Amino acid sequence: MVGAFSSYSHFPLSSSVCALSAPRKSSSTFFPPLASIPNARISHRAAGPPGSRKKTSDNLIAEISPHRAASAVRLLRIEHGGAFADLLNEKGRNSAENEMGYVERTLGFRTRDLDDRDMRLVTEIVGGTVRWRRYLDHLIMSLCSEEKMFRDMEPLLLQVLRIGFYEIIKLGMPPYAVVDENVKLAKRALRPGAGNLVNGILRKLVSLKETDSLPLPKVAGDDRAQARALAIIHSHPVWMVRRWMKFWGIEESVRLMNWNNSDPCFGLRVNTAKGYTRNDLVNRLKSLKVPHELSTFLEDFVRLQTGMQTVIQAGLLKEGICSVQDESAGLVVSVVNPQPGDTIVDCCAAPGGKTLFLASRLKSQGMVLAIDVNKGRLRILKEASRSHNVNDVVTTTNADLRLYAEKHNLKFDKVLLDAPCSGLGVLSKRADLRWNRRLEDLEQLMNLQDELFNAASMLVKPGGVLVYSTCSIDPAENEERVSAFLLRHPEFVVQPVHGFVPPDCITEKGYYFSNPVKHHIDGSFAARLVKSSRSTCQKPIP
Ligand SMILES: C[S@@+](CC[C@H](N)C(=O)[O-])C[C@H]1O[C@@H](n2cnc3c(N)ncnc32)[C@H](O)[C@@H]1O
Repeated sequence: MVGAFSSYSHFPLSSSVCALSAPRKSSSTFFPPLASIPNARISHRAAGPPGSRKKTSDNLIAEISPHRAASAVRLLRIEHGGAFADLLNEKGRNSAENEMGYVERTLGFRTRDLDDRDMRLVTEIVGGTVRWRRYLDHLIMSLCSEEKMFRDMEPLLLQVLRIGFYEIIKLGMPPYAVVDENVKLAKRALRPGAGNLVNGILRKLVSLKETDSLPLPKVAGDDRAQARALAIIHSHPVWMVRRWMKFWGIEESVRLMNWNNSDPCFGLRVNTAKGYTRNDLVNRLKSLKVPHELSTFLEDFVRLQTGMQTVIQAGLLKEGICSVQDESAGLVVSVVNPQPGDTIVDCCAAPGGKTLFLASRLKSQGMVLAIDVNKGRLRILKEASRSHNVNDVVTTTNADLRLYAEKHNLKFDKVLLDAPCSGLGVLSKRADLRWNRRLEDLEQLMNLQDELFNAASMLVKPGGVLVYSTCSIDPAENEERVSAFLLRHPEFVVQPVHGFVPPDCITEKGYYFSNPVKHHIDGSFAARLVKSSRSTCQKPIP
């Protein structure tokens, strides 16, 4: 079945996407230089930005399946250009033309135009192939005559094989049609010999699948060997699997990986600041025949398993009726518990999912200062606060929080630090993220989190509240950061979050934690700390 693969990043103002470094350029404006793709063996004939060339019949190859050509090109862009896996629909009605522009520019020919079904297939195949990359590559490598052949494979050829493997194994498409179509693509986009190779390897795969004898590793041996096998079977980096096995054991880790590999659920938050109610949203969803459930955690939210594209195409986001926001992010706002009249600073605010929700709760009384170091993302936040009718209470400041807190002697009732993090709680929505994170990143992030935590604490008034949150499930970014902070800042104590979030999401230490496996929402964490009312301490104890 064609599922709803996507990720946060293509929906406006979705909940936290955590960034370690500067955000990557969007693929609408960015294409990796062809020369930067090693041995890509792709044509340089069709230069110019996508869509800039006129359609011509002389470069139209109608017999190549358009969704496979578009998927192969997009996969190349993701792997070699860092483009997100999910930008297909960002240009709305023009996106099919946009995709074909990339195909033409990369492969030197067009195929017939992509229709809606093709576009859904591209989304499914690209998302699935990225997610299952490690598993697919293991199978492809096992079916190559030698490992070197796999290691030296041209990037485009590898993508064509991955697509074929994914279609046969995970989508259960008719195998011989898949073989024929991918052979045609490899022949035309590369050369006849590449088509023969695709033919040979895919046919081997089909016969192994038919006899139920895919060459997959057994989960056996010591922890390291078991982690390696699980990492292939469930397609995750080994370091993540080892870490999760250490924290939660094998069974829970497997459940988590299954969640990460499943089609993501999406949350929609109704925009009460524009006067809409959840009933209004539900009625619109009913009229669009989009299946939905009411959130059991938050009264402004509904949950969708499918139908997100329909919601976008019907203009519900553009009209400002609702925003895409996961309930896990909404629950962080519940931990802050904004009240009319509060002064709040949202320290790492962009693109603003939480700022907007915080602001809507103020009911035009009080203020939210939204700080972020990223100017572009902050601009999005500013525009959204206007379109969401909360600009009367939202002010934005482009600054590094650490410098801002040193320089300004401002104090707020409530301070939210939604810290940059690994994003390990949102892997079901961000298919590519697992491959972009390294264990070393955690170390770097932890240092940044500590520095930002210190800075945020300086903005809390005596007796005020500091909420530290992440969209990570890793204890090193969550509980451990809070414990380290409390050692440096004895003027803060933990206020358990009872009464702010459902009891089911409260840890023994009184923190909020959503577990994707248990709560079926993204993983996230928040600690609510209160500053002593007699506190004058500004600087952390070294
Ligand atoms: C997890 S995201 C925030 C998501 C946001 N709270 C939301 O709900 O949409 C982390 C943000 O921290 C920002 N950031 C990273 N380092 C920063 C710094 N030193 N000062 C201020 N913001 C920073 C990043 O630009 C990024 O937008």
